Amino acid sequence: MINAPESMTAASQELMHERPMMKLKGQLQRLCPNLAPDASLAKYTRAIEQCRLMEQLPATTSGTGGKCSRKAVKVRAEANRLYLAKEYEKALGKYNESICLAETGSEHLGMGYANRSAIYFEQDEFEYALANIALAKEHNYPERLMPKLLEREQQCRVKLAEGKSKGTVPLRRFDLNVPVNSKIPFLASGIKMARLEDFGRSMIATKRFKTGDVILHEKSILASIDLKLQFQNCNLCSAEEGLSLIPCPNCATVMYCSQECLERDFRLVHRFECPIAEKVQHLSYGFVNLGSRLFLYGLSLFDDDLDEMMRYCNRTKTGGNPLNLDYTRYDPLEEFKELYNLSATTTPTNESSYRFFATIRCLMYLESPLLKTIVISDEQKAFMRQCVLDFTRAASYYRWHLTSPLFPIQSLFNHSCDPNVLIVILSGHVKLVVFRPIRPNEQICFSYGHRWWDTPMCQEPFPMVFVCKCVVCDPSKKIAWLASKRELTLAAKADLVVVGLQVCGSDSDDVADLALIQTYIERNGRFVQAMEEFMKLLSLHWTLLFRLLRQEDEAQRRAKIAARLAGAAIDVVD
Ligand SMILES: C[S@@+](CC[C@H](N)C(=O)[O-])C[C@H]1O[C@@H](n2cnc3c(N)ncnc32)[C@H](O)[C@@H]1O
Repeated sequence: MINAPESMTAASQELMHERPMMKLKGQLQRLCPNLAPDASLAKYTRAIEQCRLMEQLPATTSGTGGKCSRKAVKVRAEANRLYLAKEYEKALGKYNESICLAETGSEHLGMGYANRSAIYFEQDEFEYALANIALAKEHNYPERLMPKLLEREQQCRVKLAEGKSKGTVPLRRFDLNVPVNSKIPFLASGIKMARLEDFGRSMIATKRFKTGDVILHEKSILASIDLKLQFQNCNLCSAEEGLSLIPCPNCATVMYCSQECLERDFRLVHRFECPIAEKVQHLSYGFVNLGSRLFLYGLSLFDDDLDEMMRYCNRTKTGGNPLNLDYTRYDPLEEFKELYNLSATTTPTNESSYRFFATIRCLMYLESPLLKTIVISDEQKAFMRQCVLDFTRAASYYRWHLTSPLFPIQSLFNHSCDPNVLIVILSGHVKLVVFRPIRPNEQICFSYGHRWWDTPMCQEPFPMVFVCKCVVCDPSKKIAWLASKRELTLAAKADLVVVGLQVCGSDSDDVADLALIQTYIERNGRFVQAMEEFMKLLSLHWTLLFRLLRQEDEAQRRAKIAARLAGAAIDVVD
């Protein structure tokens, strides 16, 4: 899948079935066969307690949060083996795990960073190598090994001086390049929200957009990092930062792309999770984590005043319209209220899972010493369960992506198999780039998985959690969709051949090719019949856009590190 490497493929969904969470659910079904799928949350709670499922969760290793330098050394040895076998990606994952396990203040933290710098050196990522060397020095890297580290540092500087950096300048920048919404400066103006029967909240263009317009650049506010990704993605913003993750200083289960994300997550959510980190980790399950994390996030924004939160939440939901927010005066509580106001719909077949997930995660969180002092009465517990259930349903809306990053504005865009924008999520940010011309009153959609021009054409259904009502999938719309298409003119067909030859030529470069393709699609993009050359061009457009957006992100990240290193010569990457 080109557009979203982390998106939920059928294979990754299958993997989820092996999670402890699903095993516990299976156990409950066997032990309580009469528990109705839509039984109340109070009944689910009693059933889970009677079956003593909570006793199967790992014990909390009080005080250490699972940190253990002995284990860190063992995992680092595994990583070293992988490093010697040149299996760098796997080695990185293991070094990260070892960094997370190392006791704060021990030399093993520094050694983990130093070893990580060796990987970057091998991969010609000299800026990252230097950043990790700085981290190693900052975190008790032993003096006895220092000469080796200093030698690597020197080699990195030489390589950079010789111009061997992989690049700190994007080949092409994808900044917002259209007039922006006066209250939401990271969204293009000329986009409104409407509620459509088939899709719920939808984003509609009120003016023309042209191919290549960048219409959204938003930062995520929260994510749901599954067990398998804890040493690859930032626990707060979801950034895939295997290159520079730093660990929570108190537990061995989560990592962050920056000190800022670490502190923000601790203030808003992780302070509740950290003391019971092993249990939280055990019950980690894809998008589901987001449901309960959103409850904790909201509670923090209400300054831990649960009664105040209940007063706000115990009213009829408005449906939620984040486009009413004024981001020029950003207020996370107001943003949270709009998120809360969404009444997410889910298929009845999923209801028993959502109820189970919400209940068991509430029981787990109520073992958190801090939460125990806030959620006390039965009424408060019932509110928490309902709130977590509502948010778990809402979280299913973001489930098309493996880390379910939450972008309040981006989450209003629906899926289409004939998308008119491309979505790219990198470094905890999302960008939407217009893929083909958009006319006023047209819905703006990206693809959650596949596109009509993928080969074989839409054969393998994407594991959607909803019945797709897009123009390609809904039979009642498909006829009109096909009828609206015309054949390419003879001139357009001739141009297509010329474009094809140019972009496949040996002297082609990505930026020039993209410009050529975008000009062609801007002119002919509304002709979408299944003509092989045309479909290939659409695929190529998708691939090129994605590749250039990734290159932009990587270059900017390197540039940021280089700037930091030049300024302070220490500190972490953000
Ligand atoms: C990220 S949300 C998009 C905004 C959503 N419509 C809302 O009201 O908040 C994803 C959810 O929107 C709905 N949706 C998105 N694309 C759809 C499509 N092609 N057909 C039917 N429902 C769709 C599904 O309920 C899906 O779980």
